[in-house]
Amino acid sequence: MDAFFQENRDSYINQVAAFKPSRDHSKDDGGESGGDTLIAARVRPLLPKEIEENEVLGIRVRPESGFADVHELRRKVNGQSALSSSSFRLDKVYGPNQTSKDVYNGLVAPLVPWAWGGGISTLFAYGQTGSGKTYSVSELERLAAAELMRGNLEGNRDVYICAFELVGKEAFDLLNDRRKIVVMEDAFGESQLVAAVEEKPTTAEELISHIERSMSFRKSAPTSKNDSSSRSHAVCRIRIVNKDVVDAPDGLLFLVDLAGSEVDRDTKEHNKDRMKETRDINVSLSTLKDCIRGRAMWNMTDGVATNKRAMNVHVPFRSSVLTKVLKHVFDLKGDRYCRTAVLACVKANAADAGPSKNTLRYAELLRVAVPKAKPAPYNINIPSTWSHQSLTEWIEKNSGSPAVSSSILAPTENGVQLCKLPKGEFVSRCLKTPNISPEHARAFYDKLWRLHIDSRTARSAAPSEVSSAIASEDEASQKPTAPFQERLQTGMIVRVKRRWKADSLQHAMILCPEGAFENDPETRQESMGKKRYICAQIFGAVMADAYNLSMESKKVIAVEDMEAEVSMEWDAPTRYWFMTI
Ligand SMILES: Nc1ncnc2c1ncn2[C@@H]1O[C@H](COP(=O)(O)OP(=O)(O)OP(=O)(O)O)[C@@H](O)[C@H]1O
Repeated sequence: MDAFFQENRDSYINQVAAFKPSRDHSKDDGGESGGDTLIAARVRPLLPKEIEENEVLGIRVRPESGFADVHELRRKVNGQSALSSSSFRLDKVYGPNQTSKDVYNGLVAPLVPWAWGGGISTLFAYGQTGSGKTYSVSELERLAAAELMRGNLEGNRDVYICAFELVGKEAFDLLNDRRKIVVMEDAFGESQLVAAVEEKPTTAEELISHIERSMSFRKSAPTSKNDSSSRSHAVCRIRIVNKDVVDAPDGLLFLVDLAGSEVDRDTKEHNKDRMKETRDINVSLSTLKDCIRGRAMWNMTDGVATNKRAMNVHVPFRSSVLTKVLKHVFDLKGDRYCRTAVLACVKANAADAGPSKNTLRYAELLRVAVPKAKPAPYNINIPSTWSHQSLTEWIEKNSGSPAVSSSILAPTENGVQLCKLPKGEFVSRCLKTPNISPEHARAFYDKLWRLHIDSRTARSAAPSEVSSAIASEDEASQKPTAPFQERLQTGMIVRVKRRWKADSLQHAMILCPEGAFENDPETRQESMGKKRYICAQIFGAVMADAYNLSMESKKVIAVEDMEAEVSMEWDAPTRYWFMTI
């Protein structure tokens, strides 16, 4: 704790206690996010060592409204102290007094039956090093394992587990002495973990013991924040095979403990390798952000590019090994719906308020609020427009003879919800109607899906220029482009051959051709023909992986000194630039 904080400690505590969120802010909740993607934060308690060091609480949560308030102590120009508070709205927030069981019940419990039914469920935990990711994930993994094996979930299933960690571009098997494994895409476009060991536990104890064994193999190196910090992303994949419906796709439950994100001041003592490692981690977290947001928007628009939100969907899952491994979760071409939960872990202490703000800001960016649009009008050919009532009628008329019982297949669901149901779960529900054979149930599933896909394709095809703007990575990378030197224009960011200063980045934004401000038209024409541009410097911002534009630092750069276009995008909420990977 610095001297300034020490001097103003009591005043800080009193101001935090007296903090009242502004009326406007408490109203501005950004709407609810989609039910398929839930974003939560967990504030861990102060540890005994932190209490001993007189640390104070700097984050408070308001669980009823989903807000976390972060309070920083600022020094005003006149030397006096002032409280600077920032509020972040998430789907759920858990305070220091809440247990892992609370987090499990609110965030993870719905993921388990979804994967059991044949769906894809993923939990990500991320945050600053030492913020409680590993602590939370390991407890949530145990609770999920117990639920999976308890025998309460319906149907016959085999459960398999594999666990691996990703360090930079390499993957290591955590159930096989950290032997190297290779992540490859097979001929069907599925991500395969070549040479990974998969265990087949039959009891909760066995499953938990595999999870614990895998954790003991995590690569760790000391950081200034946490002595046993994890420097890798750890992925535990539980695969659930449906023995009742043989051709049903396997359910998948991914539990991902992401490597700690570190801010600049934590990386001062790193050597070159550690700096690279940190950079790789930050890049993969940035890619993950784009993928989670893209997928959530896609789910919300049901994969149809009929509005502006869908136009901006970009899921660059091939840009990092982590998202490549999780291809099932992110690939827009896949036809399986996913449920995703993200747990942003933060420390409660005032000294770490800055990094905690970054973590919560990242979490807020992942939330995709449901648009307050009017529901689409009913159309008999578009299942996603069907209410529960119209769905019930459609099932009764279209499920063949004997008819599938609509109250068993879709007791509460509407059209959108039934289309999202994993195949295994759909078929299992159909089989509960007497005299329905597996072939009958499968044919009925295919009938609904054909209608759903046809309606999606028809709607996407209508506004063709809009749907083509949806960028699955494959399509984006196939676009023919002229050399960047022929496409130079204001606002383009380029990598230049020479650094601005010895320690700065090599990126600059093109502002205008040199001579654009000449009054004399002839002189202007002449100098603009020289292919030299006034450019502004781009420099690294405080937030990991974010960049700023410096209009104070400009210079003229010739085209031949520019190496390549750099794709960056402006992020309005944080007011920073981020690399588009
Ligand atoms: N909710 C909690 N209650 C009590 N102690 C906690 C809680 N969360 C974390 N801790 C403790 O805080 C310390 C750091 O937690 P943990 O190792 O899980 O951090 P981490 O975010 O995984 O760090 P890294 O990224 O560096 O691995 C550990 O001693 C852990 O036991």
